[in-house]
Amino acid sequence: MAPHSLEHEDHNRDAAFNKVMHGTSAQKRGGFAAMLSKGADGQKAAVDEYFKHWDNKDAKDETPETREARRAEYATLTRHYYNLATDLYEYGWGQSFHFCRFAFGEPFKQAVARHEHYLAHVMNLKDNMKVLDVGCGVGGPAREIVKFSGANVTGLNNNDYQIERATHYAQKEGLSHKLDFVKGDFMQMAFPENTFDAVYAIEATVHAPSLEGIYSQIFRVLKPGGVFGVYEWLMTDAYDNDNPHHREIRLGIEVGDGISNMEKIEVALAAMKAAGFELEINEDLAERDDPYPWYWPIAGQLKYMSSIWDLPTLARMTKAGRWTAHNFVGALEKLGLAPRGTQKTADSLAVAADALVAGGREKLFTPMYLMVGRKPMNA
Ligand SMILES: CC(C)=CCC[C@@H](C)[C@H]1CC[C@H]2C3=C(CC[C@]12C)[C@@]1(C)CC[C@H](O)C[C@@H]1CC3
Repeated sequence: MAPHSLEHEDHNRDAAFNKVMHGTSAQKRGGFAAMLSKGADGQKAAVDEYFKHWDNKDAKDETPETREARRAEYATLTRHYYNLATDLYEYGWGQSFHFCRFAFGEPFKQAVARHEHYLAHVMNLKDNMKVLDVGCGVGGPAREIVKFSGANVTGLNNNDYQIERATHYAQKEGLSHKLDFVKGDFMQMAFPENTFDAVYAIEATVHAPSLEGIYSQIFRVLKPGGVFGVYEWLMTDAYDNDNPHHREIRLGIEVGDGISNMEKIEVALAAMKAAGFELEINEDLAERDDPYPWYWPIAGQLKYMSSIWDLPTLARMTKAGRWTAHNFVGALEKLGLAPRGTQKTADSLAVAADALVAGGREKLFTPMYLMVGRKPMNA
């Protein structure tokens, strides 16, 4: 694929936009309360900017140019996606924006945390190591990895609202001395080379317009001998881009998850190599022999629920929960209590959920392709 150009960064513009759309809602207690406190003009601008890339662009008519247009605006597309989706994620999932494996009898939050611990474990993260979290969301995984490993973590994020939320939670949990959050585009990191002992990315680098580009940035900021661990979202070897049904699944995942260009496993492996990493681990964890599949919560398979305390969260992910959210936020929009575009965003997430489940069931997609790579000592 041809090398892509990077978007111009403008932190003042983004901070001003954040004020207009989110105001002080980052201080609200839960995702739902925050969702009701947005500025209407900001929300409208985010909806227009995000959906212009997807509306009336079906999988069957897809051209390399449509995909290229999204890649060219990867940073704006992703930033606005999270301007719109963050509160719904927190409301319907929690503060760790990723999937996980499930063991028998394992409560939801425990399984999510175990997935984070596992990455820290295979990377051998230790007390006081200087670690970068690329695409840190609202900091759920970073807080857990600080507690698990004792490392000092910097979260990098392109979305001001998520940084505000992450900072708020870190303060609340008394973790600010071990955790900080920095605004920036991961394709053009401002950190000097050889800064970090370790870098991890949990279901975030899929937002990059080029995997080789983002892995090369990570390689640059890692110290020689440093380790990079990633759970990557990828289409599997079974995915055939000439198959319209496969394409529809990939596009459904992209539109509902703010992804400009999702790649296949072979592309990610080649990108790690091209960036300069010595690959120590590569494994699709979705292929492990687990009792329940990673997608069961969004497939609404409540029979797999192991703790009744999970019911309030899990119920929001089911088709019925999504239907309720659709109608409820629709009514709030009509009453002027929720900003316009809230329902459209919720519907787009529902499309994502169905596409993710189809991709998982048909083994065309994995959200947990684990790669661990090392920067050579002589690099
Ligand atoms: C986008 C990337 C790279 C990672 C995020 C993975 C997941 C945390 C999200 C993927 C689809 C999301 C949906 C929801 C929460 C967060 C995800 C599971 C909802 C359950 C939120 C509540 C809505 O009413 C339904 C959503 C379905 C999709």
